[in-house]
Amino acid sequence: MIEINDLTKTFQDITAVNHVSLEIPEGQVFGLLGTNGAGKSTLLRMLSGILKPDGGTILIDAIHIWDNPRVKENCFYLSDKQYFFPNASPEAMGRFYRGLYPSFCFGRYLDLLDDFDFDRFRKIRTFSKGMKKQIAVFASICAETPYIFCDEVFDGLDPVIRQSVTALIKSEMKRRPLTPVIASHNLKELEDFCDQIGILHKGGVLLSRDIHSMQYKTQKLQCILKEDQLSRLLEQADLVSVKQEGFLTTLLLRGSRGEITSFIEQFQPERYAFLPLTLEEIFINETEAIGYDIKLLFS
Ligand SMILES: Nc1ncnc2c1ncn2[C@@H]1O[C@H](COP(=O)(O)OP(=O)(O)OP(=O)(O)O)[C@@H](O)[C@H]1O
Repeated sequence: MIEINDLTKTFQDITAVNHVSLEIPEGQVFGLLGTNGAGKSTLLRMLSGILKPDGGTILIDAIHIWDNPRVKENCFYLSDKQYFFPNASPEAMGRFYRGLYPSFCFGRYLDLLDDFDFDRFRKIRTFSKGMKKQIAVFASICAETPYIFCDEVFDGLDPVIRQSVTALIKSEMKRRPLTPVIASHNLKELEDFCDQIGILHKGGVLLSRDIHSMQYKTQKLQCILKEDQLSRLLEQADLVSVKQEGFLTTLLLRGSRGEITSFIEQFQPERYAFLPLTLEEIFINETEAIGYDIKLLFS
């Protein structure tokens, strides 16, 4: 588990991270969402022990990260700009990582390179941005660290590779204790992947929530209703939004699945069905309550 308490970091007159407190439970994917300049990279670099905080504390599994090489060995920092030696091949970088991380699984790393059709002896500098990112992801998985801190890991990956990478991380989480923290400025990039989301804004935490429990609070429903029934429903509903397309009405309503089922059935719809929520829909209520429009922040 990661416990961040009152963490602050300034660069001259810029406060990049401003009294941030967060708890990141283990074994879950934590999405760190924030607009450009929100402080995500600075926070991840402090979590990895690369940057020293000006104030506050970070405990990883109850041990202070700063100045503690043993804890740092448990964390892999996947930077948004990966560093590779100038003429290194994926194979040579693998040997380097093996020296750095005591549990690095070199055989598995080579297998992943083969599975994803990489020439392990080609110079990495000749690879595309997305290909370089994939090599870094393979290394992070094979380092066998219980924590991976990823900065904009999906940026530059095409949809198919993105899916393979998320599947790889998820299957790794089933195999061993692993907590990935994924920073992104794009709400859609974190969709279907994170269990928890923390929203950073101007260096501070706007909110941090468990997505699965949030999903119980808002429901998306599509239904066919007679006109008079629909207007009665709209008068009585605890409504977030409504959209009408032909005879089909799509509603975003506050309440549990059970509450909304009893509510809608009063109006005897011809048909109705619950639809999956997007992250934007899950957070729309919460961000509104604290005076922010999530659509403006992250669309
Ligand atoms: N080394 C540095 N020196 C001076 N200012 C810095 C430094 N690193 C970060 N900052 C500033 O701190 C603030 C937060 O930057 P940070 O890179 O953490 O944001 P971010 O959320 O990762 O942004 P992005 O999504 O654009 O990568 C920004 O205003 C940035 O200019």
